[in-house]
Amino acid sequence: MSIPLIDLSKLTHSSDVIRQQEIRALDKACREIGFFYLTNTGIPKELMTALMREAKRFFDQPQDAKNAIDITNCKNHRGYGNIGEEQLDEVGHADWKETFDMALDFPADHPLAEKYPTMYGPNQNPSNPKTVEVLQDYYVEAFLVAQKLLTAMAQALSLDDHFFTRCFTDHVTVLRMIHYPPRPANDHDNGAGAHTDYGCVTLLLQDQIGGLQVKNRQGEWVDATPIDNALVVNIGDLMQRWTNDEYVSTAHRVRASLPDVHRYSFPFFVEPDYETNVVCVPSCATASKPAKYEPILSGDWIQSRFDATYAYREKGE
Ligand SMILES: O=C(O)CCC(=O)C(=O)O
Ligand SMILES: [Fe+2]
Repeated sequence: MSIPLIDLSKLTHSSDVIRQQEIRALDKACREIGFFYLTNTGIPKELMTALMREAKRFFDQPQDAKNAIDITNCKNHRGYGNIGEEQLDEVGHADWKETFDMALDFPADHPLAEKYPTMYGPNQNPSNPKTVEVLQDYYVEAFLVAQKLLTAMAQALSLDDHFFTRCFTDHVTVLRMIHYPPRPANDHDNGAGAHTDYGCVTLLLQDQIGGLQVKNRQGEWVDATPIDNALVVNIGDLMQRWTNDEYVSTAHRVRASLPDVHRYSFPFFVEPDYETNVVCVPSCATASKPAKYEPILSGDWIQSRFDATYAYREKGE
């Protein structure tokens, strides 16, 4: 298996021939692999560089400064996650990584925050205003990419253009910064344990270190080698369910960094409004392959997956 390249500028091209051809390539990648590189995203290079710089600055702070916005301080899963707080691999070890999560900011007394306090609410921001500004700018740019991609996926699935994007009014899309520190010698090398992502699609910006691996159909781990300026995109479980398993959510993992090597990556987890009713998309059910899954609210699905991953939530804190 090799991970294909999809060109976002072609997915939105004014020439029907070029656009249709790229949409077919996208469709094939989503059905057969669930992973692809996305090139020509339109995200300014300087913004990617700035995000890398701010991530280093954030994670380099003293532990106390990071703990001040610890993810366990709030119900809605925002802020800093220390090493050991997340275990993606359900049978292995906790991940060697520290994280920071942000999403759309809703005041605590917003009706959605009151109804779904584990999903909506305020962010816990880093203290440096420049870091916050860069995170917000990147969030806006990455969301534009997500909207174009979801439109192309709707076209690939013979749906109306807005089929997916209309579900993103009060969406719970998360921008995460991850720092994989060098792992201790003689310890396990789970940077991020094997897992599938929960949501619709994930757009990943990674530095040049490498370590991300994707499981192919033969069960072998294939390196998703970094490509400069390209994002790595993968289908999540919600999109697999929505498409009646036509689009596949593929397992992946990150090998922990070697001594002295720090890796930084930035997944953007594209997740619709909590109350999106996820019902099999019409073009994915046929007489011989009827809808396999019951309708479910997007937020209920994502919540159930979170609960399995974060120990502190299972304890009901
Ligand atoms: O850091 C990476 O390259 C991937 C991280 C990942 O798969 C995740 O956070 O879901
Ligand atoms: Fe992932």
